[in-house]
Amino acid sequence: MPMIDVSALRGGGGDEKAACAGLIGDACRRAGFFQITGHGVDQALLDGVHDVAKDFFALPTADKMAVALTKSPQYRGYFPLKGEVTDTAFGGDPKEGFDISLELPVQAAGAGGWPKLRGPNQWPDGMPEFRQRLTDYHGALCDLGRSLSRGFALALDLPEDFFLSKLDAPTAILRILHYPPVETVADPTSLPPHGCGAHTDYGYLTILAQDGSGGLQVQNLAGAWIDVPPTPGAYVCNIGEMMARWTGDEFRATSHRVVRVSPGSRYSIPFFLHPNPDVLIEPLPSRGAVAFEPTTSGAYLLRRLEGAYA
Ligand SMILES: O=C(O)CCC(=O)C(=O)O
Ligand SMILES: [Fe+2]
Repeated sequence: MPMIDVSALRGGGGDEKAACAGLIGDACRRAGFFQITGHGVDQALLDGVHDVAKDFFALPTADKMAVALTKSPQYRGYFPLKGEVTDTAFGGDPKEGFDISLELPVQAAGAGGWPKLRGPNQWPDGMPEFRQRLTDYHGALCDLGRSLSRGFALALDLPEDFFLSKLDAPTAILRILHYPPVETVADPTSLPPHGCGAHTDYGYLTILAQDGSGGLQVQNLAGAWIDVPPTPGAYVCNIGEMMARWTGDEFRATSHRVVRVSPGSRYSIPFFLHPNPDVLIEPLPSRGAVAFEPTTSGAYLLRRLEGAYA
């Protein structure tokens, strides 16, 4: 998996940006996955999110269920062990998670208001640092997503800012995940054999921070599962289904999974970026091949979210 220094996309000259975009384009066409350094996100900010994530998942179940995702019309909050199904051949995954997104106001009610995507987050009581750190990190990752979008645009022969206007009111979901050691789970025989089942992500771009545990695997073109070893300070980036549709499958949404790792807990922090809900995912102007029925970002995402939670 290529390791790409993306600092040029955050303020480099034209040639440096073009070279970086070329590497990103190659990676998106081949593996649909790449790792990045030079991303500009402060390591202390990420470490701070890891710390409060551990605090949150250590809360009693009742406290976590007080902010259950199933109470939120916008899929925000906590989902418990086996709460999310990634591979429908199995039941829910042996992981728990917590999601936030941008707190954009629901515009005029009805069509175009996206009441199932826009609205407030849920926050656990008495954890102001948790809220602050996740919010700050979420902002930093939105910025990074916009920087990487310059690379995507250049790699697709589009104006550098092509995607930016499509990402100014995005559905930008920050998730913290905890994979507990299976030995600590009641009735481990009821669990699927993986940590996170084989799946493709729904959106445009995913930016993942994994801890040092390992376990992430990506499927190559021959069908083999390839380990993505954790690299301190680097993020794993991957293309989701919407970007694959947008590019007529030129950029690949690649299947990936997490195998169980023991002993100990595994934590990871994915950030899922989806264009503004109204943005039409149709063949890109520089490409033009009609490979998929056009759909809006919001409609596509809602269709996928509706099937995700047990
Ligand atoms: O936990 C991980 O490392 C990956 C999780 C993942 O692929 C996802 O949540 O979409
Ligand atoms: Fe994923």
